[in-house]
Amino acid sequence: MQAPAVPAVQQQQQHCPISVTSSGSRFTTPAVVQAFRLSSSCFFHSSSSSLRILRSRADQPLRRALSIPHHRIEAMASGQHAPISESAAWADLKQHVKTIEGTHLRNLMQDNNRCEELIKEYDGIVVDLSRQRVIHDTVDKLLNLAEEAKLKEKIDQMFDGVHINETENRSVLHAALRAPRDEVINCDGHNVVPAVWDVLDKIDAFSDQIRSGSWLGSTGKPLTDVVAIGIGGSFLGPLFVHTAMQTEPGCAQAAKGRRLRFLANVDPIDVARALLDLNQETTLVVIVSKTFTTAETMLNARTVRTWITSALGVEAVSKHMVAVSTNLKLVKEFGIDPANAFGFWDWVGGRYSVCSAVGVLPLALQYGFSHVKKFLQGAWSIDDHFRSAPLESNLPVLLGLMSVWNVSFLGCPARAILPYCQALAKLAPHIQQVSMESNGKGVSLDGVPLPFGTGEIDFGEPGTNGQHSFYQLIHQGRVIPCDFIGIIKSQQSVYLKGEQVSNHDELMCNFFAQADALAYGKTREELVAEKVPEALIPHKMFSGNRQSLSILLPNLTPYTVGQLLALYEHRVAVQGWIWGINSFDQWGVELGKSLAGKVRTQMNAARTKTQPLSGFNYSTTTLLTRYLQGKTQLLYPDPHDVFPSNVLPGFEK
Ligand SMILES: O=P(O)(O)OC[C@H]1O[C@H](O)[C@H](O)[C@@H](O)[C@@H]1O
Repeated sequence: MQAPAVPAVQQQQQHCPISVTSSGSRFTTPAVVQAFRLSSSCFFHSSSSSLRILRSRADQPLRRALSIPHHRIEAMASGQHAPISESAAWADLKQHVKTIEGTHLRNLMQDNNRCEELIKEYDGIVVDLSRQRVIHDTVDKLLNLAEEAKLKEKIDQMFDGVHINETENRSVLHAALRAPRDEVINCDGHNVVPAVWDVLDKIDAFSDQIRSGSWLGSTGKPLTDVVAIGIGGSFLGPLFVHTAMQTEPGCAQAAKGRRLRFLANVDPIDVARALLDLNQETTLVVIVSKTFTTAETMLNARTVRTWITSALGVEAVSKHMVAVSTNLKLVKEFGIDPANAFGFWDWVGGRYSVCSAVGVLPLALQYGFSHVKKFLQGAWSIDDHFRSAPLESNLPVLLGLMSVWNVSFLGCPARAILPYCQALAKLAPHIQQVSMESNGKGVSLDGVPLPFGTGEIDFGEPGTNGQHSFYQLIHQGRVIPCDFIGIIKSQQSVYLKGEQVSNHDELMCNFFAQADALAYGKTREELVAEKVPEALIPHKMFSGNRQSLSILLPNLTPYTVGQLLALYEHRVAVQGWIWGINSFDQWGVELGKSLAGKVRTQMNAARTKTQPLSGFNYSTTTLLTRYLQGKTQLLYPDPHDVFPSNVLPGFEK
């Protein structure tokens, strides 16, 4: 690692003749210099007398000369942190972009030492960063930025249970959900690990009862099907892991004869889809909601409760419905016996909750607890690495820094997540929430608008499907940094006699080819040598120099799925810490929810009392009116509950 760069303020100080610029000021130069020094760290202290000096009007010429804008002085006075973009490390990276713009991956890839340095490995996972647009210096400079952002301290604070989710005054301890029994992780002075294991033990016992048939439905039948009702973080993570485990031979064997469905959308079509072919007598419903107030989940929960009780009676709820929540009071009010509730804690963010009962319960019901335990162990392997490995060999840290480099310096706000594995089909949708809900913020931790954009636009599909869809844009259109994820040993093997390679090898040929196609591109000279007609040459050229990274996993088991999950979770946190934002709140989802509430009130009034709409703009009024006039809508109040099976074609009994 290089020596840390000289902070910008000190550089300025060296070039700035303080005694001259402060002439006319009645304040002493050392005090001003001290204030200036303070501004080289991220922290500004209102108690500093030098700040008082700088805030006074008398020193305006000095402020100008030292390039400290008035709003920064005011921010310093109110104890706010300077945005990272004002640091010397950031400026140094901005400057460094010019150097990188003079390079091409085609050439960088020829430097074997560089490539070797950029291929990292931990606990069976290989992360190849050699196709990032970086050289040795870039990594050093990014590590300087990490130091400037106090990244190591932030990681420690997270594991120490500090309330780093400041706007909600909460710790961020999803790592504790996968900690071994003997680990000590404190939150507000208490070790939370024993409580985590109490719930895990309860899930172990309960899932075993259901799977073994010692817990039966209200009519004495075994419960072979599970419908997990939840949305957002109470859905995407469990769906991702379920999809990844479904085809793993050991898990598939363990799940024989069982079905796990998810019901997320409040769309009645999703209700119909989730309940298709299910029989109330053999169905267990798991309501998953951290808050137990989410409108969509609660309406779906009431819908499915009615589906159960209309067939089996109200008493059946105790045998057929259980809940996962932090809000056990509301669970009870809903009519679920607290004994059948599985808790978790406010220090688990919704999008980070798959390792709590949110994911563990449905997955243990489907696959048995022993498989899910391995998933937790895999995640913990990365947690432990993340908290203890030096930053320069810390996989989530390096991944996060590469993303910051791409987003904030190379101007690439999107990222494609491209697993060459169908079992990882739900990775991108899950990471979309983890990343975009965490880092799509406009203000710093202090609430100050940021002078740069944060977050990434995440999307993705498994390869090779994506190749036949959106890769055109990635190769010749916009520059989208790609994450290629490959598996060495597939969950399934097919090899047909006479074929050149096995089916999985065929898939992986594409994994290896795509990364190089993006990096190298294709030149005019190559096309001329291939005798491509002149008119077609511009169309067939590939600029190359398009960055990607490759993650190679030894196999796709519950353990490596856990590793992959934690790798992305921590990577996202690293990005947020560098940008200086709160990656653990999500206020941006509130406005739409409350406006939907207003529409709901008027929708009801219009439907039941034919009251006219009021208070909406022209556009909304027009569309709402058109919607309300639609002939296909149900009229209500309806004398009885209506189920999808009665209204949707194809679901009639
Ligand atoms: O688990 P719940 O409390 O029902 O919340 C479900 C989801 O809803 C919210 O809108 C949040 O944006 C998500 O982070 C959360 O995962």
